[in-house]
Amino acid sequence: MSRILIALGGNALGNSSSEQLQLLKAAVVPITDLIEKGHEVIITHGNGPQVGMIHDALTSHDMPLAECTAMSQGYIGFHLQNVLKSELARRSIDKEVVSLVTQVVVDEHDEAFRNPQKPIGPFLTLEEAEELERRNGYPFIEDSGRGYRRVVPSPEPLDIMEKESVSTLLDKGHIVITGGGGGIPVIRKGVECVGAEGVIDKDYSSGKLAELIDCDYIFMLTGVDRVAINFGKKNQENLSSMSTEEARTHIQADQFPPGSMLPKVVTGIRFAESGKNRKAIIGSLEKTTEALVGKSGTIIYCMEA
Ligand SMILES: Nc1ncnc2c1ncn2[C@@H]1O[C@H](COP(=O)(O)OP(=O)(O)O)[C@@H](O)[C@H]1O
Ligand SMILES: NC(=O)OP(=O)(O)O
Repeated sequence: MSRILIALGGNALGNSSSEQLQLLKAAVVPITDLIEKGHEVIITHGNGPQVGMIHDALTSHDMPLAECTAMSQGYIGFHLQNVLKSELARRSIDKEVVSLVTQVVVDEHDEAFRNPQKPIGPFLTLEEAEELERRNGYPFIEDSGRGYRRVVPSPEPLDIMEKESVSTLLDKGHIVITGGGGGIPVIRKGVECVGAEGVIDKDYSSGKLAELIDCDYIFMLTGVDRVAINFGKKNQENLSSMSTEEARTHIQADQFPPGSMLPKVVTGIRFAESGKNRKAIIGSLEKTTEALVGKSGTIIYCMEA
């Protein structure tokens, strides 16, 4: 039995509430397969499109981004918790599923606060993005060839405040949904923690959590079966595995765009090097069970670990 953290990418969530519910019904099937095999499962998820939607909808209420991430954790956590519990019941597996509002400590002096780079919200045309910038002052970037998106600060996750609660729930045999949307960024001010104006990358915080709660595997599930070099080109090569050294070489050769594959590969390197026998797998949701036995996905491992 392994302790596995599953980070769900945007393709598992869709673009509307009804689409999200439908997609998650399918997403929980391979996750339940892992639970049925006896693995301990922790689920994290993204929130880029959803946190942008919530923030836009609440513009006139001046709602801070930290509160918007908290709302996205509740909204996505509810759907995930609901459909996973039903899938477990269908298979007569008696387990509790719980979503945890999760705060992640960041540094108030993190450079990211002066340099917003995390894309959130929908993909826009250049004209739409320029209009949004004029109206609300939001900066935007071109996101990995997929369109223009608003960008917000994305500080590095330093600690997960609720890590002990996650471990306790796992030890009790419960399935935990946590660190949604990268977690709510908070800054320590003496004994208090206050919400920070940013959105943490869910792959980075998932990796941090996986380290802290001593996972064996982190699965980063996304829209492709494997990480590739020369992605989208005629000479594309899909990788079934890479050592952390090889992954660093590919990063130096600019093989992974910062807005999409780079955070996953960096997380894979950090996690694989953080302890003995820790492995990261990047692959598609549908092939999760094959990935666990090396038949799909890209496994990132550390030679020395
Ligand atoms: N070198 C690469 N190998 C595989 N996929 C890549 C690569 N570079 C970019 N991609 C794209 O990055 C996507 C994953 O990033 P993204 O969609 O932002 O993640 P998430 O699923 O977490 O939302 C893949 O589905 C693929 O389209
Ligand atoms: N918070 C976060 O990283 O969300 P996405 O994965 O949807 O970008």
